[in-house]
Amino acid sequence: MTDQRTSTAEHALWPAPTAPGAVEATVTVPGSKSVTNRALVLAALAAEPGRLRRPLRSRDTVLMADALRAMGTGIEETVPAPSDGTDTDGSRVTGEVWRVVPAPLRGPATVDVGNAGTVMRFLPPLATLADGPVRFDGDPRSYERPLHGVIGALRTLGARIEDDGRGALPLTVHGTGSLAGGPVEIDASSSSQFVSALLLSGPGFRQGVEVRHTGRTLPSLPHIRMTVEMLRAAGAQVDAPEDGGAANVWRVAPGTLLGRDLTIEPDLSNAQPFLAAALVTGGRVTIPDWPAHTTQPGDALREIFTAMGGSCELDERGLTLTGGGRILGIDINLSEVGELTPGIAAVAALAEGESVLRGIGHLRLHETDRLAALAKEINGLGGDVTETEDGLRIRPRPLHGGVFHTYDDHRLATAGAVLGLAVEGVQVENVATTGKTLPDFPGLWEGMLGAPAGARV
Ligand SMILES: O=C(O)C1=C[C@@H](OP(=O)(O)O)[C@@H](O)[C@H](O)C1
Ligand SMILES: C=C(OP(=O)(O)O)C(=O)O
Repeated sequence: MTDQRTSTAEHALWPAPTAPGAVEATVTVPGSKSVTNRALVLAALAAEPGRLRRPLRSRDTVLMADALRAMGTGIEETVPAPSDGTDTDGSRVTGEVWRVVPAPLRGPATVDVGNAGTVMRFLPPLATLADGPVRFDGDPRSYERPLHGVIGALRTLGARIEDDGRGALPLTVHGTGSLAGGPVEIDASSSSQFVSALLLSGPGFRQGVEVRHTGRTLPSLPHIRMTVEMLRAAGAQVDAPEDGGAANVWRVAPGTLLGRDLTIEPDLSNAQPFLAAALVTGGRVTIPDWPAHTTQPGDALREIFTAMGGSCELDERGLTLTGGGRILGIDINLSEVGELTPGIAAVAALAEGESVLRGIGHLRLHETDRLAALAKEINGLGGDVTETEDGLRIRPRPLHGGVFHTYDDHRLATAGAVLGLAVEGVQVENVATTGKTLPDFPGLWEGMLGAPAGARV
């Protein structure tokens, strides 16, 4: 099951289009990966069927859905025809709907995690509730991504897990249909997903779960808040530090979850390259359905891209970013919103002044070593990027064309596209890797650039 598509030599090169002028468009962005994959896990644990409306259909979410199916969950997909916008219960539907029918979780089963952090971290806790062994395997990179916090914690909570001793994939969770649960300490400094993973399945453990993070730093806090909010919305009782609880301690009570009818928000991190296009070209891009309240880290783009020279307006049309004609450098700690780094680095490489991106050492263990990859690829186009201990220093220089390698990293590919707007001759290698979280990125991108001023893509 290991994905063999990681050799880059044979990948096609995509000539990243340069912007014909100021980009003016409205771009509808598909659903959030992080929300879709949490919603699927919670729906599989629920006591009754639920629905996801406008879920993201991408490699990471299809892997999650297939994994849950392999463990016995029913997931029925409805793609309404354009002419027929009603669901089976007569309700109005715009876009795809996935009906999730929970069932007792079963093994033996085999799960392909691909290179999806959400699948490799969120599902081993759930697999402890299956009534047999669940084998986890994935892309070569998945063997290198940290999982020790989840494995160690589950063992403390009573699970039997067979791995090769490295605390990483591949592994087998020997589910027994039930797990004691209770208090556990973990160091989640390498990935917030360790905490989210344990909390998401917590309601299904006999004693629930109490997770205490003992590490010095904890990245991606908004993603943990997303987990807490979504658990509560599904009826779970959760105590979290931001509600006056102890710092770095989360508690989930054992209990039954409700089947929800949930419309998935657009993926705000995937909105980033399109908003960046407005900033870089001095244009204007609107993203419809931008939520007024959200835990997605991409919401921070309003502030970040404003500091980098744009201006933002959130109203009934969505979020509109207008480029100001200048691109400013930024000195910023991105620890909470690490997944925005590649897109910010691309804009920073085109700015007037130096940028320093801090607090993101854990990105070395993402889809690829993102700090090394960004430095190498931007420098390959003539840039001046250096790695620091916990981030990047970016000194803008005139860039030239060349191949922008992507290392099977969707966000490297979209970063290359942003650079290509302003630099002739950038060729993004394996742009198809964007399919991890963003279906048909080249189509959306070219639609945005080719559209008549202000058109919807
Ligand atoms: O829980 C989630 O949905 C995510 C958490 C973050 O992971 P890390 O904390 O490992 O950075 C983020 O980077 C990833 O894209 C999605
Ligand atoms: C780090 C990311 O993904 P994953 O969920 O695989 O960790 C990402 O999407 O930027």
